[in-house]
Amino acid sequence: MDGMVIEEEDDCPELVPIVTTLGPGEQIPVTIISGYLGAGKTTLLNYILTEQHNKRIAVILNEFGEGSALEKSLAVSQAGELYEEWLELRNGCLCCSVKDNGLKAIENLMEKKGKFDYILLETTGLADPGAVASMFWVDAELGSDIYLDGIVTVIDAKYGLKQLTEEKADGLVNEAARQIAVADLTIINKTDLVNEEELAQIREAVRSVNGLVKILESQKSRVDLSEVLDLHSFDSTNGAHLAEKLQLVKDSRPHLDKSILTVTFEVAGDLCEDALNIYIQDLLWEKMFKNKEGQPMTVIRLKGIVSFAGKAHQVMLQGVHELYDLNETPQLWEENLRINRLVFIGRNLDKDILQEQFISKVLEGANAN
Ligand SMILES: Nc1nc2c(ncn2[C@@H]2O[C@H](COP(=O)(O)OP(=O)(O)OP(=O)(O)O)[C@@H](O)[C@H]2O)c(=O)[nH]1
Ligand SMILES: [Zn+2]
Repeated sequence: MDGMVIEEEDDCPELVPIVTTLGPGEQIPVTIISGYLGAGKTTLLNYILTEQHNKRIAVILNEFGEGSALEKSLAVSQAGELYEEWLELRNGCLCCSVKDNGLKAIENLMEKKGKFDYILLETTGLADPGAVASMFWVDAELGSDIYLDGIVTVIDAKYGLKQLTEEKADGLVNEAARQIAVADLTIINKTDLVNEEELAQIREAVRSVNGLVKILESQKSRVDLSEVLDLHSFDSTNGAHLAEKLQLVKDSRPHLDKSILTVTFEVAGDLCEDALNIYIQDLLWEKMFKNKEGQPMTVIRLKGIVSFAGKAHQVMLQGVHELYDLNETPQLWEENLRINRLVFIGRNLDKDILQEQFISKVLEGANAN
């Protein structure tokens, strides 16, 4: 790779056999790999790249936050070689800059080097993966070549609990908790460094933050790749799967003080679509919902299956930060069994208030009297 300046981590991703090729019009999944400093993200990337998987994988090593240069390169490893595209960063903030030209860079690269089957994006340890996720999500709607498959968060079994409970001086949610809150999958890594009791503690802490997330455990980030790739976490064709999953979610016990929690409820009946939009916007955008202490509720992740009057199909609700989406799924409601299920992950959430508002404002016929 003479002549190429590439920012690389100590261990470069390795060769991946080229086996499959994409047909035209097929979208390429992006998995975001997040996790606190040193948790094992790069180890996971390298593991994925060297495992046998018949995929042509591009890796974006994202060190955008660092340095002051206005231009940064996007390092992409593909088939054992590293390529780079130059990005013009206006303010050094990944989510703002990449939104405009990161996807463009990926698309340019694919034009030049041929399509990839899969993209892995490693965020820096302090990044908010939700912000990165939202940029792929928005662009998917604009007919991008790329779609967000899932957010995977690697957790350090030994230091994860400490990182999770660290309070930030400004009262903001700490990054480690945020990374778990938005995740579709978490991997508790470095289990060799803890005993069974410590492992149970971190498992419980993760579960208390995110009641929906799948939890794997690993050493050296070695996990079954079929549990990590192709999750289709945001895919409405996966509605049946989500509906099943939501039924199993429980409210989390307030485990970590002032931390992020999961709350869930179900309400039978049909909803008014406009009223649901207002409810969600009041919650996510206007921050109008307050808990009993008067603190505004902050939702980091939102999922649900809802029933709209007159629609035979189930509708999937997805939210990450301030973005949300309602999409019809192929799944049909059973007669008289229309049950709306919602899961909220965030801070200062009060289940009773959320549910009361939902019943009084969103349920069909609620406003009639
Ligand atoms: N004991 C132990 N060490 C591990 C394990 N997995 C990874 N490591 C080590 O932990 C260190 C950090 O791993 P990385 O994969 O670089 O972590 P990272 O999340 O990419 O780190 P940053 O990019 O710096 O935030 C490395 O020295 C790894 O070899 C494990 O399961 N057990
Ligand atoms: Zn790394």
